[in-house]
Amino acid sequence: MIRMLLRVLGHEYAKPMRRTVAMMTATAILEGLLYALLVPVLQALFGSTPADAWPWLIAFGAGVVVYAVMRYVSDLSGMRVGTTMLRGMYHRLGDHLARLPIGWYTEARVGEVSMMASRGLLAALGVAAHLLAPFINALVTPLTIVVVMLVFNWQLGLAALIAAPVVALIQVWTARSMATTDAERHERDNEASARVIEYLQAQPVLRAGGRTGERFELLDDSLQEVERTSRRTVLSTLPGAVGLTLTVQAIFTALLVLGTYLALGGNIGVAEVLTILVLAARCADPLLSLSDIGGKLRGARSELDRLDTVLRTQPLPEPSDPVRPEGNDLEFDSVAFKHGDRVVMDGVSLSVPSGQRLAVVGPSGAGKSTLLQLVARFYDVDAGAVRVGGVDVRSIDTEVLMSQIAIVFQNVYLFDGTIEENVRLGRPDASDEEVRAAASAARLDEVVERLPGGWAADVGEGGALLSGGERQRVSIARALLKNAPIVLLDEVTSALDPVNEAAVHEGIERLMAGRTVVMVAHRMRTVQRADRVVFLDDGKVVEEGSHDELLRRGGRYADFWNIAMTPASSE
Ligand SMILES: Nc1ncnc2c1ncn2[C@@H]1O[C@H](COP(=O)(O)OP(=O)(O)OP(=O)(O)O)[C@@H](O)[C@H]1O
Repeated sequence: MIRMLLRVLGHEYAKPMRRTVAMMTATAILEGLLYALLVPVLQALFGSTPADAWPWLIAFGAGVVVYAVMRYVSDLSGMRVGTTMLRGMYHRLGDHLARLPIGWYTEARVGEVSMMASRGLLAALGVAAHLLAPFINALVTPLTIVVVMLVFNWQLGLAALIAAPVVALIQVWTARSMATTDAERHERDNEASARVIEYLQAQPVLRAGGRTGERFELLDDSLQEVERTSRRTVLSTLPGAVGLTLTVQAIFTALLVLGTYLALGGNIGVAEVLTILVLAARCADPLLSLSDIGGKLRGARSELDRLDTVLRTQPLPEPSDPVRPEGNDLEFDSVAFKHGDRVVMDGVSLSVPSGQRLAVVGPSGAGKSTLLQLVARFYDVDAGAVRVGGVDVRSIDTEVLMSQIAIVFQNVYLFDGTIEENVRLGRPDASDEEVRAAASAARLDEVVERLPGGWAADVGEGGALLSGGERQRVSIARALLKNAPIVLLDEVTSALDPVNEAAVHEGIERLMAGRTVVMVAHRMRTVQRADRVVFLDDGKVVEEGSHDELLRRGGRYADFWNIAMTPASSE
């Protein structure tokens, strides 16, 4: 467990962690030894000179004071290590997440990681701060007492020692049976959270379709499944807890019987038997608490396991000897790429000379968005190469590559802040004038005028106070401000009202001027403005040429527009 903690957190915590564990162990041994002082005290009290107990009682008192100080110091150290580790873990996770490829951030991943990070981090803190001391106590104090028993009377000590392997076996067995049910419970938890979010987010759709009841049943089923698996998890720990109680009781009874037998045989005095029983009783409490602490530790371990999986996800390798791109032309050279088993790019070769515009057209799922993502190195290709300025994107420093590219995607995320702050994300060191100029060029000033508070108005979490088209304009303004030589556009004008569409088009025209552009387009007006068009289907370039050429050819591209331009679907 500690090894796992250190792997997840980094080995710089090994030293303080070892120190804390050593301190906690010393405290637990002292606790055991203090109980051992009962032996001479009881012997003196039951002997011919009870006053002999005084020096032992004074030693006991002094021992208690030392113990109190050690306990305080070791608990404090546990808390300190816990909080330092928590801070360290936030940094480690943050640094790692910042290096993971953008393609890794699917919606499901983001939800899972945010849940795991908050829970996993607290679990790690909890281990050091709250669980470590009781765990060490529950193991070391009884062992110290058993050692004292062995010294005192080897037969009784040996009888008590038999408990150790049995307790260890029970712990291992409970851990195994809990691991399976715990994994299942975690999966059910995730599923239920997803269903709750789906149910809440899809309210407008569900109500419009009158399907609220049906989806609620699904949610209800999922919550019941969580309840069932939680019950199974609790039940899986029950045999361990009962087994532990029975073992402790059995050992206690065995000691009682053995002690009585030895006393009757005259091998040992009544005072000694009584002392042994008192010591054995003192072992029982910490041993019994093992099942509870063990359960909590195992829970923390599963959280850490999940965190470990994220931390072990490899970022895309950075070039050891980065090359700067020469120019802004783009090239796909026999590119193949898979999402899992699904082939998404299959031998794609194409090129976009510097300052030219390429439109990518094709049916849904053809791989158009993936093509853009490969230019920005959201993922690495499986075969072939994507080149920017004649250099493989894998040989370009990520920051340099990103500085060359401005991206405008369909889904725009705005942070809770002013429009100005959101536009500034395009180039944080831009002057106020530059930010305003980019905003005006993207026709954002119209939006600002409408907002109460103008430029200082907040756009709400995720840009909730703006319409889809208005958010697009912010995203175009960001790209304009960034002023990168390569622009990637993904269907930015679909589903916009005429006013927004005109504004967005105007912004896009300004953005594209003089730059190398790859745009995924579903509208003929946009495609007509491109220098070249590729028609993509099932990850392959099916046709390539200018818009007019391809229309004349009468192939897939021409068919595509014939269908798209029928009255029901025309623009
Ligand atoms: N993160 C992902 N994980 C697994 N498969 C994915 C992922 N992203 C895309 N795909 C799959 O890759 C294929 C190509 O997707 P892509 O988004 O590039 O298509 P597209 O042509 O842009 O489609 P659309 O026009 O509908 O947006 C699809 O079959 C899609 O299901």
